[in-house]
Amino acid sequence: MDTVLQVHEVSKNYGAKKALRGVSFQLAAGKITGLLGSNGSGKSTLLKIIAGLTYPSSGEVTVQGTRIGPASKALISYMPDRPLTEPWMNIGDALTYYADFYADFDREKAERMLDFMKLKTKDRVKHLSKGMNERLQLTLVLSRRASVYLLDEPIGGVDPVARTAILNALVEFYEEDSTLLVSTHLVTDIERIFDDVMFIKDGELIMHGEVEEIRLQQGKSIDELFREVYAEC
Ligand SMILES: Nc1ncnc2c1ncn2[C@@H]1O[C@H](COP(=O)(O)OP(=O)(O)OP(=O)(O)O)[C@@H](O)[C@H]1O
Repeated sequence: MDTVLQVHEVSKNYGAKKALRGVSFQLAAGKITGLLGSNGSGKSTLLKIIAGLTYPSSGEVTVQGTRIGPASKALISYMPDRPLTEPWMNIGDALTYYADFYADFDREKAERMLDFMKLKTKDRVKHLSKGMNERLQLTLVLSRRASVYLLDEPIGGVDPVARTAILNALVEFYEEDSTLLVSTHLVTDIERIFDDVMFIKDGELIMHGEVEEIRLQQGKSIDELFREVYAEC
């Protein structure tokens, strides 16, 4: 397995709060991995550390052997749980803004994605529904040529129809030679797109494996397992 992303003994404290405790894992190219956990389990903190937006209190993260820092920014495309766009923009402006910011932005791919998701460049960002807005954010993030894509709750707060559209787009436009890490606590609909899953609970990684293997070993779906593990959360 050629490791693309390596997270080694990463901990993060916010004052007395231990948001992450000694998290270690490796991800290879060609897989979609689900980072699953209930609210407050540490998912966003972990993604922010990998994206270089916050420092770990201890431990180390590397992407293709490069430590997280200015040089790793070109290797990682990150979709935060808040929009990357401004309300005054139309979708065309959002694409231009992103293309100006990132030299690796593939406008042609972005336009194909917009088409697939029935978005028009003239549509105004402030008039988009939550589901449409998530589709736009996904378009921006997946249209960069990166090694690692990090998506923080890409289907948070959207209805089931929009969820399906977003997940279909993810599967359709995911580049096979990259690594995709998707955080969520909404396991029901999204389980089908994952090759691997990680369970994070109270800042600790408590399980990491192939979906098929976990299903066989545990004799239940990832969704059922998730409900069991987080029952008391
Ligand atoms: N900037 C911060 N200052 C203090 N505490 C924080 C900060 N960011 C996160 N935390 C705390 O760290 C813990 C992990 O938060 P995090 O946002 O990483 O969890 P999460 O799994 O992404 O949750 P959610 O699904 O609700 O977004 C929580 O207890 C949260 O309150």
